[in-house]
Amino acid sequence: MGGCFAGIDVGTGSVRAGIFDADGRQLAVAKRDIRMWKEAGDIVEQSSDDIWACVCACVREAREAAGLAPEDIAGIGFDATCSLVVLGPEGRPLPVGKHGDGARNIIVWMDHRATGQADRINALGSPVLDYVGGTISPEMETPKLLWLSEELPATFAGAWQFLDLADFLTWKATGSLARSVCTVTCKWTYLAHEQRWDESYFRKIGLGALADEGFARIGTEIVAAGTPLGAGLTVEAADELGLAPGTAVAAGLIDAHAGGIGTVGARGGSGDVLSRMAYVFGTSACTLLTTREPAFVPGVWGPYYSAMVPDFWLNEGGQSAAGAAIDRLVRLHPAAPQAAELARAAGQSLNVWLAHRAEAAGGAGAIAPLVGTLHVVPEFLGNRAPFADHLARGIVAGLGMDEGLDGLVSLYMAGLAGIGYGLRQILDAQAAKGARTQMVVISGGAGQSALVRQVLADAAQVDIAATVAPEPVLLGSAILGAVAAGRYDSFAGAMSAMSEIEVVYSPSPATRDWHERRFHAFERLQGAYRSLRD
Ligand SMILES: Nc1ncnc2c1ncn2[C@@H]1O[C@H](COP(=O)(O)OP(=O)(O)O)[C@@H](O)[C@H]1O
Ligand SMILES: O=C(CO)[C@H](O)[C@H](O)COP(=O)(O)O
Repeated sequence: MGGCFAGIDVGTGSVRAGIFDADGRQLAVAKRDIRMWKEAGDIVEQSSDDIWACVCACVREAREAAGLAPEDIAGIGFDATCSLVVLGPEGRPLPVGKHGDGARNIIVWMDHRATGQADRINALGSPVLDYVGGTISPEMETPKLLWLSEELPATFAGAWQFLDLADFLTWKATGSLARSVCTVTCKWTYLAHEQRWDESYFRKIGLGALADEGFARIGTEIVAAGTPLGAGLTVEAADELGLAPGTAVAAGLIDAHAGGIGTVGARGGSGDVLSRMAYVFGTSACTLLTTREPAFVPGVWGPYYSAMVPDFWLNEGGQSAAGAAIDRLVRLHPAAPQAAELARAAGQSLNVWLAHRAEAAGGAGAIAPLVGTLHVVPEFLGNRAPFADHLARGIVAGLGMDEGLDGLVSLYMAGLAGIGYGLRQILDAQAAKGARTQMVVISGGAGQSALVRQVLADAAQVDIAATVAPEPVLLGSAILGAVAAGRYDSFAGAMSAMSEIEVVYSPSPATRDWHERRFHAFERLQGAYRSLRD
């Protein structure tokens, strides 16, 4: 077997595959968009067959683009959004809605159909809630399973397996039903520090059936991320992926956590995994903070044992909509169609085009005149952390009559600043419980922009570092593959060999006071909406 590794990242909007050498150099990358069904009632669904087909196409394309033979790939890692895959007998997809469409067998993480179930679970209370920041989120899997059992009882009863998407992918690749400790601990209430499910929780909330079966449908073999699974790639999966049978396949990670593995242990820069926090800014935003001892931070998920860096604890926060919130925000503006046309002509996405236009107008240093009177609280899909408030909503204040492109850039910049203030609130909440961050290491699609990095550093008043790897989330998955293949004997070794800090964006003293005032205005707006609503 050769010396390269494949990382596969299944984000909300697309699948990406990257081929890396043992030093973490990205040799090739391929991307496919994922099908998504959205309906009223916060319904968001995907298809596991569609995602697997995208994975196969991307892996084949990336390996060929790298000019490698199948045998040159020694190990593969998968990461994916924490979406719920439902499989029936023989592993066939089962529909997750009354539509009965078998293609739609995934309840996507951002689907909030189980809000009522989450509220009821929270009202019942349970010691397991202490390990999800005190409040279960409708984005997690037990409220979604409860929804299925109540709204689609035949589907719930007839399902063969319920899997997090990353575990589905490793099952497809190897036939192993082992679950990654990352997925089940962060999203399914598995207590990794005690290596057990809490039966009483499942019985109390109305999912006693899963406990009666000994958790056979949600995971009985729970392994560390990076563990080589089964006998590696099956003949069938190898044929579909264009790789060699027996290639090592690692137990996977949630996509955000792969971003963490791709960044926090990078060589260079200051600090270590305990003083750096990963910030994955894609469709959503995820913060991942590693601690030696468990830190109980209300409203910040966790503490989770061994869910990202083995043998350490993890706190996870972020916002449900981040890149998606900026997308939503800018589409509200009358100049959005014109700007989208100009962006298309320039071969850029609208947000990338807006970032370039803002940079041309002075960038982060000119944020005060660029933003003008606008204030944005970009919580269109609730506040994931530190308020664990799924009823929070977006606020735009200070709107004038401006309908031109400059007004659109103002809105974009105000939205970015709002994302940064949300990050600051999470850092503050964690620090208040003793979990301090010296430096944030960024990844994700939106994290690739120099403007975004500087605005975040200024708004959150923290150093933002970026790694050499253009796609650290993909690299994180490839690191899993390298560990599974035995190229490195620990995550620590693999992270520092394959990832490196390239640049650090420090908060600018010039905009400090402006951001300070803006941050307090942000908090007042958030609070005002909460009190209006309540
Ligand atoms: N310069 C930018 N400014 C703001 N948002 C951006 C920028 N570049 C990309 N994004 C947003 O990031 C998200 C895509 O991030 P990515 O990590 O590729 O997605 P996924 O969640 O599918 O993994 C989209 O919502 C996109 O609009
Ligand atoms: O909940 C999450 C991690 O716990 C992620 O936000 C979710 O999986 C979506 O990720 P992305 O924004 O990268 O598509």
